[in-house]
Amino acid sequence: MTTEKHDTLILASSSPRRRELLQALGIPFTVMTSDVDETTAPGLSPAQVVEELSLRKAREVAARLTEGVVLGSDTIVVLDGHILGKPADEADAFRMLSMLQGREHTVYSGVALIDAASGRSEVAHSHTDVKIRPLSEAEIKSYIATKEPMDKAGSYAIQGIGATIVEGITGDYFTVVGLPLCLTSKLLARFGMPIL
Ligand SMILES: Cc1cn([C@H]2C[C@H](O)[C@@H](COP(=O)(O)OP(=O)(O)OP(=O)(O)O)O2)c(=O)[nH]c1=O
Repeated sequence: MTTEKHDTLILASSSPRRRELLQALGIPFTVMTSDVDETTAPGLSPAQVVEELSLRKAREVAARLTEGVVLGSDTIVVLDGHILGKPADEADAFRMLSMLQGREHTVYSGVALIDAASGRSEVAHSHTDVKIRPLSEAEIKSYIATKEPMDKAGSYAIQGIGATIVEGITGDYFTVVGLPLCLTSKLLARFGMPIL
């Protein structure tokens, strides 16, 4: 009888979206929440920001483990070079949606994997352009009243009611929702966990 050793995958995230997306790949994993400071040094590019924060989240969880592969991820919305994270409150959500309406912006998502035993890490990112249709003040307020925007980067959720304000995207849909699945599968394969 041969014994196979299976690596354990750990998702370092409190995001229910990331959990659902990773479940779609059909591989077993456990969830451990990371609690990191999400401020970054000024002057970093959006790609550098999501890669650094993805690594930070994965590292924080990996430091508590002796084995397993830890996955961290981060998503930001970028408009005119300005980074929009999750809204602080409803006024902040209103400010963000007023900026985004009628325009195209770019969503960046990073993915980092760390092997807790060896410390080996890899990080990458992807980005997708999203066009939001013009919105009246009343429509923005009505959307905020649904509460959906409150824990989402840029204050909208393309996978929810926010689908009704997205005119179109160029790039990977899953990058917008919060976990680029194609990119994630490529990284997992490099850590001995191929999906296909
Ligand atoms: C733009 C957009 C973002 N989002 C979400 C994905 C992320 O959960 C969130 C961005 O915040 P993040 O800081 O990337 O993630 P999080 O705080 O929710 O979870 P954790 O750090 O524990 O992994 O915005 C959507 O769900 N739909 C969208 O259309």
